[in-house]
Amino acid sequence: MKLLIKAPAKINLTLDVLGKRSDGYHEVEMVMTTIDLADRLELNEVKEDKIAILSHSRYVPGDERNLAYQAAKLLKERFSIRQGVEISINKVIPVAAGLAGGSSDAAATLKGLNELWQIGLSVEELAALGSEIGSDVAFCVHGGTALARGRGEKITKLPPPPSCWVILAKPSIGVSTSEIYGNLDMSRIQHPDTEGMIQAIMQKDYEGVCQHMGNALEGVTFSKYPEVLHIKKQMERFGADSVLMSGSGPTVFGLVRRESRLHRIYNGLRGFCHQVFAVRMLGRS
Ligand SMILES: C[C@@](CO)(OP(=O)(O)O)[C@H](O)COP(=O)(O)OP(=O)(O)OC[C@H]1O[C@@H](n2ccc(N)nc2=O)[C@H](O)[C@@H]1O
Ligand SMILES: Nc1ncnc2c1ncn2[C@@H]1O[C@H](COP(=O)(O)OP(=O)(O)O)[C@@H](O)[C@H]1O
Repeated sequence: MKLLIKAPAKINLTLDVLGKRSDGYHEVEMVMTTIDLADRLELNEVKEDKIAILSHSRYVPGDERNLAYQAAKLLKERFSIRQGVEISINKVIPVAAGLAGGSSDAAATLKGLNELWQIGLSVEELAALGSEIGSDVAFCVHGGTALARGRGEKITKLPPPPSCWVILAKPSIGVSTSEIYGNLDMSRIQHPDTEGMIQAIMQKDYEGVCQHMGNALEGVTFSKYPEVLHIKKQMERFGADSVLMSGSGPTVFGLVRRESRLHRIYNGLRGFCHQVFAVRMLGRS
């Protein structure tokens, strides 16, 4: 049997860091939502007791470092599965970009193999397993829009944000999440208004969503990679309604409602930026 499954990227509408924990992680509060930019995974059952990763992208690890591999291994070990699986990853989401591409591949693998191997886990159980792989995997299992707390694994579902376009621009650099968290100075953080964002989403208030976007990691990434700040300024200048860096970066996204403006911003960014996408928010899981 084989199964095809989509693994969508996420953006952070807010990202707040509340403190450093004794386990080396940071306590965070983030409003995240999935967007229509997705990797495509094909899961093929094989008789041999093995996990194989296939991908045309040179940025995708083909071994146990791959988060999809780790997801399959976790299920195999936890539920004593003897069958194997071949996982083909058609990579569309830029890698190491702040868009949770690897985490989403892991989440899709958990969900797909849960079906293929008829394990019968609930979404909550899959999310709990996912959080053993990485902080963003639990959110990716749920998808849609949510508040993520703890180190990212405590999920409270939210309604979809008001509909709009999302333009994403990724410079040619990749960013290490642990390096960005590692360089964070807690005394200099600019905290976003998470509650204000949640209220704006609840009230379907597009201007409120735009006003309350904020990311406590922007300062660290901007000072290390000034080209990320440059892209943010350009996107603002081209007329996006609100612009923010996603996750630890370097991808910058802008929200836009008017389609005429969307084309202008897209074409303007294409002139100097490595990868540019215009997609819709998915909003719901
Ligand atoms: C910043 C965020 C925002 O959504 O995303 P990305 O930029 O990676 O997309 C996440 O917090 C990233 O989640 P994820 O990429 O899954 O992180 P993990 O693999 O669990 O952790 C990588 C490293 O980041 C640091 N880390 C991660 C999460 C957290 N709450 N505190 C941390 O300090 C730790 O140094 C950890 O070793
Ligand atoms: N399936 C995967 N797709 C992309 N990257 C992966 C995958 N599995 C492991 N990785 C590794 O995870 C790291 C972070 O990648 P990614 O999830 O794309 O970024 P981010 O955490 O910034 O959203 C990369 O260094 C990459 O080598």
